[in-house]
Amino acid sequence: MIKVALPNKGVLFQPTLDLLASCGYRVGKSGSQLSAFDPENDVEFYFLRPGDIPVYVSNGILDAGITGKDLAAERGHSPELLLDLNYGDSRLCAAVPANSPVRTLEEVAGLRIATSFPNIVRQYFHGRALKLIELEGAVEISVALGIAEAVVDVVDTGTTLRQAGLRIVGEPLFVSNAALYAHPERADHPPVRVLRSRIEGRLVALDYMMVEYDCPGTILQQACEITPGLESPTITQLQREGWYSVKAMVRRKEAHRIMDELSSIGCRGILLTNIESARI
Ligand SMILES: Nc1ncnc2c1ncn2[C@@H]1O[C@H](COP(=O)(O)OP(=O)(O)OP(=O)(O)O)[C@@H](O)[C@H]1O
Ligand SMILES: O=P(O)(O)OC[C@H]1O[C@H](OP(=O)(O)OP(=O)(O)O)[C@H](O)[C@@H]1O
Ligand SMILES: [Mg+2]
Repeated sequence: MIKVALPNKGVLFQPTLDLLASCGYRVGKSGSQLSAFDPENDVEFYFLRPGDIPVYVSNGILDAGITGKDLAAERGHSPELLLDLNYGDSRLCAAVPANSPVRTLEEVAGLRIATSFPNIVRQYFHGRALKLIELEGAVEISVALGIAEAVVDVVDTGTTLRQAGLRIVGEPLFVSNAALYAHPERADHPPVRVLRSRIEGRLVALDYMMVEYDCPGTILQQACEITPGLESPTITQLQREGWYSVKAMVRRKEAHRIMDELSSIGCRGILLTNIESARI
């Protein structure tokens, strides 16, 4: 059995449950439930604060976990990063009042800065002497309340900062996304490898689609150059003399252009389907 930590709430909670369910894990959380056992996969899931997950995994209390990369960096615990996930994207940015004359991060470093990520801020400014006000959350209101002159906070759409009358200054101090982590000594443990490959298979599947179509032998070579697949397209002979059926994986973002091209050269019955998971 392996023990896996999952975010117990917030923006990472539901996408993480959805991802695991799409990988065949049976995991759900009701109320203040702190753990759930998946007998079919022999995994015990623990629902923890996103910021605490790196602590449990890097200490080996839990074998693996999913949380934000900024939270792992902030806590200074370095569990092994196994996989970047396709959600939880955010940037840790500095911001000042919209009417402030401050235009650079160098200038921000001289201000009183409110943040929930003091370690990342200190690392970014290479240990320079800073006036940091460490807050748990709702950091954006700290300037209006007068405890700080600038903030460094998580930005997704930028709505919170704008609503607080703040303007981003300079480049992000950290760029984050959700990630799968494991204790270094457990990363190659078979059930952890299965967890990683199932998630990887799902992420690959989301990047690709399956295209199937019929075409006459006279344009088969031309059509297969449009849909070369990963290894090679699957070609089967149709009952109709001189016609073939072709099946190949195509990148999701190129799928509709490929369909247009196949149609324009004379292919017929062109079908596009999603892929649940893939091992390539
Ligand atoms: N719009 C967003 N708001 C908050 N966090 C986000 C957002 N988008 C992505 N994230 C990422 O999600 C993680 C934080 O999740 P969340 O804010 O839900 O946890 P938390 O801050 O510990 O909980 P809470 O906000 O309830 O105190 C971080 O890795 C952060 O970078
Ligand atoms: O750029 P936006 O799309 O507005 O999202 C970013 C905001 O969301 C997060 O707040 P959260 O809900 O996590 O509350 P918290 O600040 O208390 O953590 C983050 O701390 C920002 O305040
Ligand atoms: Mg938060």
